[in-house]
Amino acid sequence: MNRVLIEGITEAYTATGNGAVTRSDVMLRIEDAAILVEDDRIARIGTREELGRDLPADVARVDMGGKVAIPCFVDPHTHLVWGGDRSDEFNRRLHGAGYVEIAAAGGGIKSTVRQTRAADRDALAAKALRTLDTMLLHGVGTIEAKSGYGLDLETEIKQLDVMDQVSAAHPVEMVQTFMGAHEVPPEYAGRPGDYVDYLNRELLPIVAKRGNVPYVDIFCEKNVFELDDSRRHLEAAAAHGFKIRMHADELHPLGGAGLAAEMGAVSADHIVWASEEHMAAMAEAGTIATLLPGTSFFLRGRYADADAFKQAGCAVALSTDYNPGSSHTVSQALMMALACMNMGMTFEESFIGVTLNAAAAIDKAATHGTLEVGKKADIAFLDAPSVMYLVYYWGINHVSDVMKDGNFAVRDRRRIDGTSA
Ligand SMILES: N=CN[C@@H](CCC(=O)O)C(=O)O
Ligand SMILES: [Zn+2]
Repeated sequence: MNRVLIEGITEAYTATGNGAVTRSDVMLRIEDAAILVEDDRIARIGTREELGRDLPADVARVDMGGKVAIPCFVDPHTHLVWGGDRSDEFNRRLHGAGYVEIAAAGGGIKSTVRQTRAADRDALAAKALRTLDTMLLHGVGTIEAKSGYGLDLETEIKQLDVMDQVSAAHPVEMVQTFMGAHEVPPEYAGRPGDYVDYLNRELLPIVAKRGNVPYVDIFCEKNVFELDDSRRHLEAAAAHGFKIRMHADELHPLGGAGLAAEMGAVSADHIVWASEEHMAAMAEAGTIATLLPGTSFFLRGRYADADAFKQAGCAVALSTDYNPGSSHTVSQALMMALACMNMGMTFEESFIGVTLNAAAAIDKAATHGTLEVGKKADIAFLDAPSVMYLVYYWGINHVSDVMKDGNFAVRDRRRIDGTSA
């Protein structure tokens, strides 16, 4: 067994618990802390003095030299794999063009679909690996990643294959989602129902057979997949054993949040325009509200009403929505800052949103998202005077070291191969 005692931690800060929480009185702060790691798990956590007693003889020691320890961030909504970029389109938006207007003219998601179809597998993998490195350097240990820039059998499978490939080669842990229903492809222009038939008939059975894609997601939106088509696709997905997540009520109040509750979705995401009735239905169904403040920021749009979700009794998670068009960032610390300043969340609520509740939004709260005995040794270290600097000194990457599965994968802001403690 590999045993490492991590010392020199000015404070360890974490939520506590094994499932999504709707209140923020679950925080634990330990000053002058130490953490004993055994293989890939946290074996003990407490003050340096407490952990100094009765230590196993074979323990190695690592002195962090005065850092803050937090659980690695979990990012429960990313579009990891795509080709090209949309920096030109971004500049057009700065000159006044609208996101919906660009999409209607064949840009937006459709532009990334063209670039992803044209890209070869190795190029997509190399780009995704660079992104995973950037995520890790920003303290992210686990992500959800979606397909959805292929919209045909060949390219959707190519995206899932790339996820398999990079996941096997990189410490950031990944759960996969099939999102063939991210947009209506040009081949089915104006016929979303026919495309849903195609997905249900041809793609769902093939993706289900892969055995490592637990979720199906859909962009339930006006003029994309409206409620009836969404329900038909999600019911077919559920019949194949997939769990459900949704892009819902992002741009219009269509009622996607209500459908998410009806389907027992694990998570409904965006939900900027969700009604109070549907928030209550989500709370009743245990559907997590995954809010994406980076998308509101980048599209200069309305922010989701975090307080209303809280009043309704919904657990709230936060995510970057990393993608080339509507939120091109991997920083969960920045999502905390945006949520605190623009959505009225407290520091504690935002911290829970990017750790424990984010883990719950991908069914991993029992093992991820907190620094507690028995949980994964996924620890991010901040070179900062206190954990508050995550938001208080915003726009800065304070993460200097990252331990993933009990191995250091980042030391002094550099990626390392991960075997040394
Ligand atoms: N809303 C739909 N899908 C993405 C946007 C993807 C894109 O613009 O490429 C989202 O979650 O924001
Ligand atoms: Zn998204």
